[in-house]
Amino acid sequence: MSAPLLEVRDLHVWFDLPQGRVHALRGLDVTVGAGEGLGLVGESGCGKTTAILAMMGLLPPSATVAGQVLLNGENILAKGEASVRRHRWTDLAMVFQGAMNAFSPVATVGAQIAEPMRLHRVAEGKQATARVRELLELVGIHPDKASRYPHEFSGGMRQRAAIAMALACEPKVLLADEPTTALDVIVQAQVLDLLDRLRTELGLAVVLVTHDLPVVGRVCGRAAVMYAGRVAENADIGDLHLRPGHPYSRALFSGGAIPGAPPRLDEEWPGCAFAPRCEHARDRCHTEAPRLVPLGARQSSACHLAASIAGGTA
Ligand SMILES: Nc1ncnc2c1ncn2[C@@H]1O[C@H](COP(=O)(O)OP(=O)(O)OP(=O)(O)O)[C@@H](O)[C@H]1O
Repeated sequence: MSAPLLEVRDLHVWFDLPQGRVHALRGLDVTVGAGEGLGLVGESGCGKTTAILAMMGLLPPSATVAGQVLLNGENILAKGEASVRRHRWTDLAMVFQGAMNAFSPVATVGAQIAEPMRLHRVAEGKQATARVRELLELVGIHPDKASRYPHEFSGGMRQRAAIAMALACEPKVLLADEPTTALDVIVQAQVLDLLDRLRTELGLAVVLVTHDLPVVGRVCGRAAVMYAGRVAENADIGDLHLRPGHPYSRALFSGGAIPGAPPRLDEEWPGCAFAPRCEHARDRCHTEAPRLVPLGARQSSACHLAASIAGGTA
């Protein structure tokens, strides 16, 4: 397995709202190597978007962040969110939810892709123009289209252009938040194939946020299954299907409906966040929070009963 390019350790995020404090991320641990794809999956509200916005240092001022985001071993959160700025777009880049609608209608696509290069002093003038052409080609758009305006592009092309823009400053890590929702199935597959190709060709570490499980497998070898602001299980996609080590992943990957709802994140609880919805829960599960522990070389689970769940005896 490649060395972890990006390692997130015990990441917490709180949002302070007039009605109280929401503890949205509660000790997130994930690792991604160069050329690897990691899916962040889980039900709506489990903290997927919050996690990648925290890694980018793009959370609103109402957020408080604690924990470590290590890039090649350096904690880019060491001096708070502001210290992430130096790495944003140049080392870590992001494709936002609905990125294809984020282009300004009044500037050409090429000019907009060149903008981050100018801002980060990566390239300007002729060099930037040449780089824009390269980037468009990389994402499967004819380079002459650089002089076109966003409305002249289809949704799929705009999404490719948004990916090109994220890659403008040659980041090592690409964080993509639901990059294919709102696209039709065929275009969706093309965009996922593009991400997969970029991961291998450029050796990019790709973190893909989605609630759509088939989407994950097209780009990612592994997934972190999130529940209530933490990782419930971290494993290869194949294992999540065949021998999941957490009852929540088992339910999610078997496609069945999960009765009940996730806990409110403005409350704290002593035990496992999933226990109230878990058919296997014992007394201990309601009183003692399980830690994420290895279940095998490439699998870890935060469940007191992980071994018997994975072994199919629970
Ligand atoms: N800016 C914010 N202010 C207050 N609370 C927030 C903010 N952003 C997120 N939250 C809360 O943090 C929790 C996690 O939200 P987040 O959007 O990260 O989840 P998600 O897993 O990405 O969900 P979805 O799939 O719906 O995007 C939710 O309870 C949400 O209400």
